[in-house]
Amino acid sequence: MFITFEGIDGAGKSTQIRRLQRRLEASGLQVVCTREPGGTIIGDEVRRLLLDAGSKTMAHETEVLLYAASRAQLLHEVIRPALASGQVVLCDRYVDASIAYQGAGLGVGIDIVARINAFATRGLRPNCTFLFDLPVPESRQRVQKSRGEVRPDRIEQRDDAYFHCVRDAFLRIAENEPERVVVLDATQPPDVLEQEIWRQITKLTGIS
Ligand SMILES: Nc1ncnc2c1ncn2[C@@H]1O[C@H](COP(=O)(O)OP(=O)(O)OP(=O)(O)O)[C@@H](O)[C@H]1O
Ligand SMILES: Cc1cn([C@H]2C[C@H](O)[C@@H](COP(=O)(O)O)O2)c(=O)[nH]c1=O
Repeated sequence: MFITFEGIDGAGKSTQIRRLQRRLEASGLQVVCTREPGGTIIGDEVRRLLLDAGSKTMAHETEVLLYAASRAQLLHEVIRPALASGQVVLCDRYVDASIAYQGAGLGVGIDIVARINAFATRGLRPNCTFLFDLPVPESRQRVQKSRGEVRPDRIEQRDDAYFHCVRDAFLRIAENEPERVVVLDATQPPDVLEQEIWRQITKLTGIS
């Protein structure tokens, strides 16, 4: 079982991943939680390059390829081995993020980003994706609150129009793949979201 969590920054993905991990483990399942970009030594190096506010001159093509490279390494070292040994994988962001942030947000193009990622992932797709849908102003407030004094990373520095475009792209993915993507209203309280996610997971897996 490979489950991914998507949405614009600060939408509440990590909070719910932690909660779902606890519930799944309490049901006797082995769970691996990971995130993108990162999750491996190589991926963490790539993450630093991608998010460093100083990497201002990064070409859009480079950005697409670096996210895909981190993803390929994560699949190789973490995700595929975990799935092969029967563990549940919970991943904070995956291919949909590249489609939304780079394909749509940067205007690189959905088809080319999808093709690059089909290569990077060898076509591995999640069984289920939770899309945390949050309006951009709420996202900004949450990110600012959780960052405190730390200055925004290279992606967070982009303007509101960019994040509106990313949010819309996520919603279009969900519209096109309703059998995979569950859209959650991320303005709801954490306990409500946890219940909804658990309801979906029990439906999908048959565990109770
Ligand atoms: N349902 C919620 N309602 C209000 N605040 C929330 C909710 N879920 C999480 N938060 C708060 O919003 C902030 C961001 O949450 P979290 O780190 O879980 O989001 P994220 O989607 O993983 O963020 P990022 O994309 O930046 O990694 C945190 O301060 C968290 O406490
Ligand atoms: C996987 C992926 C991520 N991004 C962006 C989304 C966020 O702004 C950062 C990751 O930071 P987080 O705190 O771990 O959420 O990277 C992206 O633009 N494209 C991607 O494929």
